[in-house]
Amino acid sequence: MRAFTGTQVREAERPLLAAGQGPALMRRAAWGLAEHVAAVLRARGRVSGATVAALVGTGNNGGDALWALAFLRRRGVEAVAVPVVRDDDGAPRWHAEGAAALRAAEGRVADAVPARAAVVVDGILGTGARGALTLPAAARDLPAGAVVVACDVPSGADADTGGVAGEVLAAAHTVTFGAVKTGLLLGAGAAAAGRVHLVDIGLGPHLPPEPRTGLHGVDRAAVRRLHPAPAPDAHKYTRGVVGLAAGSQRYPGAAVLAVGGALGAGAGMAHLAGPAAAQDLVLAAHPAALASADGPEPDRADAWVVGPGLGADAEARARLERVLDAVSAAGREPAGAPAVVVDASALELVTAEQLTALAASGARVVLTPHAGEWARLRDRLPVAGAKDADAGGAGELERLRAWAAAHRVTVLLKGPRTLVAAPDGEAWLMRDGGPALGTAGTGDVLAGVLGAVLAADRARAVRAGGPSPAAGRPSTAALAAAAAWLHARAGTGPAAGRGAVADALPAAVGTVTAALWWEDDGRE
Ligand SMILES: NC(=O)C1=CN([C@@H]2O[C@H](COP(=O)(O)OP(=O)(O)OC[C@H]3O[C@@H](n4cnc5c(N)ncnc54)[C@H](OP(=O)(O)O)[C@@H]3O)[C@@H](O)[C@H]2O)[C@@H](O)CC1
Ligand SMILES: Nc1ncnc2c1ncn2[C@@H]1O[C@H](COP(=O)(O)OP(=O)(O)O)[C@@H](O)[C@H]1O
Repeated sequence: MRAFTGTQVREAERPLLAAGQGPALMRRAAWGLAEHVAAVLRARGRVSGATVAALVGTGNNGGDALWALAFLRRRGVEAVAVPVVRDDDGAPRWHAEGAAALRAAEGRVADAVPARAAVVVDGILGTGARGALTLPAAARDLPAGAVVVACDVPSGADADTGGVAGEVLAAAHTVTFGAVKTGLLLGAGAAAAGRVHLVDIGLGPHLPPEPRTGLHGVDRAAVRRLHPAPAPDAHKYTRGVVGLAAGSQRYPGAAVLAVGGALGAGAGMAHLAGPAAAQDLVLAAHPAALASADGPEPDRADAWVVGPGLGADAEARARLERVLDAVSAAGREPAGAPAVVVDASALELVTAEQLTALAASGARVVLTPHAGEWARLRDRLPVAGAKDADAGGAGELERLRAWAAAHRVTVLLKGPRTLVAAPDGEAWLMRDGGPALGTAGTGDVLAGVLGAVLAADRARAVRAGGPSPAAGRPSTAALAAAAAWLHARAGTGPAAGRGAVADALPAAVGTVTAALWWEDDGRE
């Protein structure tokens, strides 16, 4: 799944409108909307005989709603159109053909939504909205039991950014046309949209193809491609070796969680580089792991994870430097640089110069901040254009893109939903998971999972003859999104029932990974 801004969808529509296909597009959209409304009615007991009201604005969004009412009328629904703008003479200001279709189908016009309405269609504003909306009176007093179904976009939400400048009409469902709009997935727009349903109106060939546009969604089928089962003749080195500079005398547990995440996601080998206390704990929890002061030999690591539980002292800084030096040095070898995950403490320590050196080494680099770490990163390593966007919407996505581009690294922003942005603008949204993951230590597991996914990719590439990010290799952002999905799925399974979710998470990651790899259950 890819989402596009409302602006991109309008661009895609342009040639079709110029070719006179506007009315056909509108009827396709309205048919899809009517189908979804009928499904809601059916779930509530009856279609024929039920009442559906639509709040109808002045533009094409209102036109869609009027046509949908006309289609529903033919299925025995009582269809009531409520114009939200009237001219001075009292005539509704709305889409003329849509209104004619409603009249022909014997729909009614009223000034308010009847109390018996089972569904209210929001056709006030769609992608043509400009600036703040003040909700019309008829939208304020809706019957308590009525289900609100938004036409294309919830009125008041920006289809590009998900921002809400004024008021918004919250919906239980949004039926959107041509492509999922980014504003339905981000920020306040996502909250107002409810469940999003896409109606294909034939825009596909006209939507922009480049990865830098739009927002990719990650699902099981994508993760299967991005993190495939090991080949039948795989061995520990061809499955990928993960080095982890994690844990400290003070925070040894983070090393256990990160190593567990790497093993759970199927690393051929996970090798801790850490102090004695962390080594002991890691080996006690994961006998399959390796643990030493320095971690894997420099030419052995396919990916490094640096940061979980590292702390903020001089020793932490030195450990970060050692990893980054090893990565940069490996970048000069034929096998190329291992990937690096910069997480937790390392996000507070890493410098702009170090990021530049990493980018120059050709390594895949992923930074994994949560919201607080992200705010501090932006303050510490500021970037023009990445500062003043509104948080929580696509503004946040643009800010992430600008920062990733300036520092030439991929950034995975953790939270209730995970956003990934690459330097070339490619972006992914991962919406699985839930609040069960919101306890200490789950991020450490994610860092390990990410290390394993990146290591497996590099090991496959080395085996195939060269690690350079050649054509055919997945993008770093896609791999990061795949890791976030594995982690989120693990956190919504039985592990979510545990109080200490992070402790149970590595094994749950293992279960999800095994199901992905070895169970051909047709759940594509
Ligand atoms: N193009 C196509 O063929 C297809 C389009 N499709 C559908 O069309 C929708 C886009 O339609 P659209 O471009 O007519 O804009 P739309 O969202 O109805 O609103 C514009 C009107 O609202 C008003 N208005 C604006 N801001 C406002 C505010 N803050 N507060 C109050 N009023 C405000 C503004 O009125 P004005 O102020 O200019 O008089 C303007 O007239 C799209 O979402 C999809 O549903 C589908 O059928 C597929 C085919
Ligand atoms: N409400 C939520 N819904 C979905 N995922 C969540 C939620 N809260 C936290 N997460 C996920 O849990 C992880 C928490 O990571 P982080 O904040 O780094 O924790 P820690 O540093 O304690 O390990 C992230 O992957 C984040 O996306």
